[in-house]
Amino acid sequence: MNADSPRKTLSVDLGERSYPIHIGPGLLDDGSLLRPHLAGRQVMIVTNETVAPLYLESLKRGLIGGAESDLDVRELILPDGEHTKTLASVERIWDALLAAGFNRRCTLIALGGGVIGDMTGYAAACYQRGVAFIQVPTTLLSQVDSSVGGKTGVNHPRGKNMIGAFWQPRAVLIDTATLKSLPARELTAGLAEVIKYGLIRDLDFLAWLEANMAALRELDDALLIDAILRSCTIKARVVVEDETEQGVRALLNLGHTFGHAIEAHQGYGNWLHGEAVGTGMAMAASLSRRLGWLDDDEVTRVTTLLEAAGLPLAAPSEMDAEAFIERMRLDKKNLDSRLRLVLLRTLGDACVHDDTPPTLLDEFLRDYPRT
Ligand SMILES: NC(=O)c1ccc[n+]([C@@H]2O[C@H](COP(=O)([O-])OP(=O)(O)OC[C@H]3O[C@@H](n4cnc5c(N)ncnc54)[C@H](O)[C@@H]3O)[C@@H](O)[C@H]2O)c1
Ligand SMILES: O=C(O)C(=O)C[C@@H](O)[C@H](O)[C@H](O)COP(=O)(O)O
Ligand SMILES: [Zn+2]
Repeated sequence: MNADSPRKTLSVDLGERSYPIHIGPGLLDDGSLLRPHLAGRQVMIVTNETVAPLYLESLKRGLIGGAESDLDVRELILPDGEHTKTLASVERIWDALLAAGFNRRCTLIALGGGVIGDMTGYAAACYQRGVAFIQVPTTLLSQVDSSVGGKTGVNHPRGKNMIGAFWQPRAVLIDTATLKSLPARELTAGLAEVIKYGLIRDLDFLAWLEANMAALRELDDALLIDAILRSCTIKARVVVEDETEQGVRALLNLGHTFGHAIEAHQGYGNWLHGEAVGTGMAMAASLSRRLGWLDDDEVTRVTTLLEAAGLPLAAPSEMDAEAFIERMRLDKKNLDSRLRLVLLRTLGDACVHDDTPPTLLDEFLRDYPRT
């Protein structure tokens, strides 16, 4: 591969469990990138009813390659939507594996967005106490975030991602051409997680995003590949530092304490994950201002960039301060009765903070703008 090739590969370095992230246009039907990571001949592709008609055949063609292939490739097509990210859907994956007679050397391939990736990874983590899986993410959000790092799981009506496991994929294959069919609203949702990386760790990346947001939304190929590469590089570094979120990995949760509260409160329906995280990051910036950490200009930089990406800033009108607090009490980051929030000491430098005075938080939640 020459240096100018649009194809890039980086590695998540976890010793014996290290894996590559391949990024570039048209990778989906390049079976040579996937076949080395299969555990055996049994392969189950898990996808959904929206993605299957677009990309399933191409992935299968690449995997099977010539007529001489001895792979046993099956597929499971699930319904679409965040509300389907449940244990019942994961049971359907286990049923399909058992019905196919798949053994411990099978490989699951997640073809789709973060919902399919999180559920397939969790199914793999538990099936016969753990089998191989590969991520083939097809949304911007899943390409820059959910396919990397091994957080797998499902939602509970009371709280987001409450049931799950850390289970790393064997490889991540990011075909950037799949973004051409992604609805604009989903692209915007993915941009929230991209902006997150700039805010928590990389001020240069934040400035780059400010300069290039319009072109990214126009699907400029080279810029998108750059944004995905930079995002995956930051995420991979954080995951390598702290795979199971004992410390620094919690920073990847910027905006998520508020965001997950919004998603759970509205029943995993109207708001997309990225939209809730976008609003959650605006809320985190505003609370950081109240604590005297950010100044007004810095908060304006955050909100201007989120707006330029097309993300909502206002919290849902049906959520009052009590509703936020009640939902946030269930957040997985909390270790005792105090709420642990990811806030911004300055732009490009996030921290976990469990010392926000309850009255200040309450006032902040009452005052924060609503839709
Ligand atoms: N595991 C992690 O580290 C992690 C990180 C971030 C988010 N998540 C989870 O990821 C989920 C959100 O992921 P998402 O934003 O990808 O949502 P999603 O999986 O629901 O996909 C969004 C929509 O786009 C459709 N779609 C997917 N690819 C497409 C394509 N190429 N063309 C057209 N349509 C396409 C899907 O069918 C769906 O309707 C949430 O459940 C969130 O909690 C997990
Ligand atoms: O990989 C991580 O770590 C993240 O926190 C990434 C988040 O963008 C993602 O939404 C993740 O699923 C949140 O995890 P949770 O543990 O807060 O449920
Ligand atoms: Zn997220």
